[in-house]
Formats: sequence, C-alpha cells, structure tokens
Amino acid sequence: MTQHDHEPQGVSRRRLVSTVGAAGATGLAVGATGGAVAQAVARDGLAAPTPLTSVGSTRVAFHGKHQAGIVTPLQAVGHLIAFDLVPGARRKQAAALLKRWSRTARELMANESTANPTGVSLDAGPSSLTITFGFGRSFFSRTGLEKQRPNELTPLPDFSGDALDKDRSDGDLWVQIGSNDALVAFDALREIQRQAAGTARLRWQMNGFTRTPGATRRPMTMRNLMGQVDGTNNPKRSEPNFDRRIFVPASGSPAWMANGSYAVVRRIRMLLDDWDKRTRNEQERVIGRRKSDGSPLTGGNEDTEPDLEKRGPDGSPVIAADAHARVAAPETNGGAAMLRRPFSYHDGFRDDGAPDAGLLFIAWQADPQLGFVPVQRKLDRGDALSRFIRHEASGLFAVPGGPAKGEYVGERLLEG
Ligand SMILES: C=CC1=C(C)c2cc3[nH]c(cc4nc(cc5[nH]c(cc1n2)c(C)c5CCC(=O)O)C(CCC(=O)O)=C4C)c(C)c3C=C
Ligand SMILES: [Fe+2]
Repeated sequence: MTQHDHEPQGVSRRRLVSTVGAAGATGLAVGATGGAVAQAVARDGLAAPTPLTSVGSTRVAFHGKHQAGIVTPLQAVGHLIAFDLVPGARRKQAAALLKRWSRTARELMANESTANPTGVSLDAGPSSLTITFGFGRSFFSRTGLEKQRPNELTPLPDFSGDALDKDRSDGDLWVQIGSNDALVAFDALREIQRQAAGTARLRWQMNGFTRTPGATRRPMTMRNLMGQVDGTNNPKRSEPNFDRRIFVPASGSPAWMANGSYAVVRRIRMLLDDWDKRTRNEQERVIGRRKSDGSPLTGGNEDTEPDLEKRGPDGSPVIAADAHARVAAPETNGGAAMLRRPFSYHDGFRDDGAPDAGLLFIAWQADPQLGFVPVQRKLDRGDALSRFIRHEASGLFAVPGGPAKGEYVGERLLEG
C-alpha cells in the first residue's frame, strides 16, 4: 500500500492529523505493500516466509504535490546531509545530479531499486523511506541562478545564544532521509552520497532517531531526550490555514517553489547533565507542560489548550512568563507558526563526560521570516529552556514542491 500524500492509509485520519510531525508511531497501522514479502528462508532455525510487518511494508509516494518527508509521519531513523558543488560543477552538472538522485529516491522509496550494490537493505520493505531534497542560498550563485533565488533564503539573523559551527552549517544542497528501518536509511544514505561523486562533496552529515513504530501501546506524540512530550501543539493538517502556513502557494513566487516549503535546520545540543539535576517541578515550569503526559500546567490532557491567562493563588501566571511553550506559541507571536519535525541525536560523550546529544530541530514553513525567525528572536530573549540548550549549527533550505510523474526534483528551477 502506498502512502498517498505521504500519509499512511488505514489509520484514523483524525488521530493522524493531530500527531503529524511527532508521529513515529502513527505509521504502524497500515496495510502491506503489494508483493513485498519478507525474504525469510524456511530452513533450520528460520521461520517460513511471512508477510512483512506493516512497518516494513509501508511505502511513501515519491510523486505528489509536496515532497515526501514534510507531512509524512516522522520515521524512527533520520539522516541529514549537506553537499557543496565541487569546483567547476555548474547548473548542467547540478541538473544531472538532481536527475540521478530523483530516480534513486523514486526507486528506493518504492523498494524497486535494481542497483542495490551493497545488499544492506535487501530483505526489508520500503519501511516508509523518504528522501527529500533542498537548495541552500549558496547554490544559486554557484550555478548562475541568482535571479531564481527566493527572498526567503535571506540568511537567518544572528541570535545571541548561537554558538554555530560554520563547517556543520548551510551547504549548496541538502538531503533529508527518513525510514523506520536503520538499514534501509543507511543504504539510501550511501547511494545518495555515491551518486554525488564528481559533482558534489559532502559538507556535513548528522544522524538522528526517534521512537520506533510499535514501541508504544498506542500512537503517541514522541518524546525528546529531555524526556518531554514534544510536538503536541504542532499545526494540524485539519486546520484551514495549515497549507498557507507550511507550503508556498501554487501561485507563489518564485514559480519553481510552488507547493514547496522552507526547512530551517538547527543542531541543538541539550545540556542533559544540568537538566537531569532539576526536579520534575522545575523541569515542568521550564516548558509549561507536564512531563508525564504533555498536558498544560493549567490542567486537562495533552490536547487541552493551555490557559495562558490563568493565575495561581499567589497571583503569578501558572504557565510562567518565560515558559518555552508560552514564549513560542503562535498566540504570543502574531500567529507565527511552523511545523516541527525533529529527530533526536546522540554522538557519544564529550571530554567532560556529558552526552553530545540533543535535537536535530527541523522546522517547515512557507516563509522562515514569518515562521522560525520571529519565534527564535523571542526565545533568544527570554526562554527558560535556553539555559539548557546550545544552538551549534544552522541551515536554511528551499525545498521545492513534489515532482510530477516523469519529472525530477528541482526540474522547474534547473530547466526553467
Ligand atoms: C524557534 C523555534 C523553536 C525552537 C528552536 C525550539 C526548540 C526546542 N523545543 C523543545 C521542546 C518543546 N517545544 C515545545 C513547543 C514548541 N516549541 C516551538 C518552537 C521551538 N522550539 C513551538 C512553536 C512550540 C509550540 C508552542 C505552542 O504553540 O504551544 C514543547 C511543548 C510541546 C509541544 O507543543 O510540542 C516542548 C516540550 C526543545 C527540547 C527544544 C530544543 C532542544
Ligand atoms: Fe520547542
């Protein structure tokens, strides 16, 4: 079964829209891909062939209005990779690369790759693989396409809390890979990197993860490495202004970005040893929500709207003035909204023994100047969470709309 519009079928649509961007677990209740059957061999010690589980058999469509990997339920494993064009590579070589990458993405996402030289993903189904492509600001000068460069790629401002590593920021081209199987994701990563040879070289790579589908009794919003329920108040696809906030309109400008979106990528390290020393109450005050179930401190359950006006017996707001959820909320930012679809990361331990771990924060919006920037400006000034996090790398990428049949991603830019 294919996920049309990048959503699994067979799942309650209501539940799905309410958990988009946080929904590693929502991908589990889907049917099997036609013909995709586990390659188990019936011999001593091995079970007879059985159909793939719903996790393995779920396929996300490559073609569509939007690229896959934006409203697709978040997968268990993610790789983010940025490339720079090699000296001498121009528009023609870039177009050839995007053509190769698109063919690979289409085949791998359909589990129909004939190449598969590594064999790493041979036994698995498509496992909700998505491969999403974007262009950084520097791409346009390297390829002589400055006139096509969207204003939305204006560099993000410096924020006072930034400690950015330039070598792990930005890039001409950006690829996001997601899958519910780590081997499938790794194989896609290798293939994307292999095909870049001679045209683009790796600038940086980051590896992330979230919860595995089926790990919880029911689909639940994911938790980040601070243990918080994260993704609750994401914009819902059922909301009338969802598309307007997240995607460039079909009539939008530049024309090649129709139905596309802008991805803000921030590598945010969490100071977990400091965080873990705080009491549960202190931690909950920092966010404004309960750790147990993500419900607002003003009461109710995870889906209850926080009451930002409510005051406690001493007259102070129950959700503190600097609570992250208050400072970031669209209601306190003139409606500014973004779709957060982050992966967690863990890259071992630092010299002081602290985990090098945090969030690969990815925010999707129609215009980062109206989504991420005003919210981050405000968080930068007075967010209780900022004492426990460090922004270490940053990128902003234009992610064109989904390819039509026979088209490659970015064709409208590169052949326009
Ligand atoms: C600039 C945008 C944001 C950054 C950077 C950011 C970092 C960040 N957030 C968490 C944990 C949580 N964030 C939550 C809510 C939330 N965060 C943002 C924006 C940024 N977060 C928004 C717009 C919202 C929604 C606010 C609202 O409308 O209520 C929550 C609460 C649950 C939820 O709604 O998701 C948590 C928890 C971390 C750990 C982090 C950096 C590491
Ligand atoms: Fe947040």
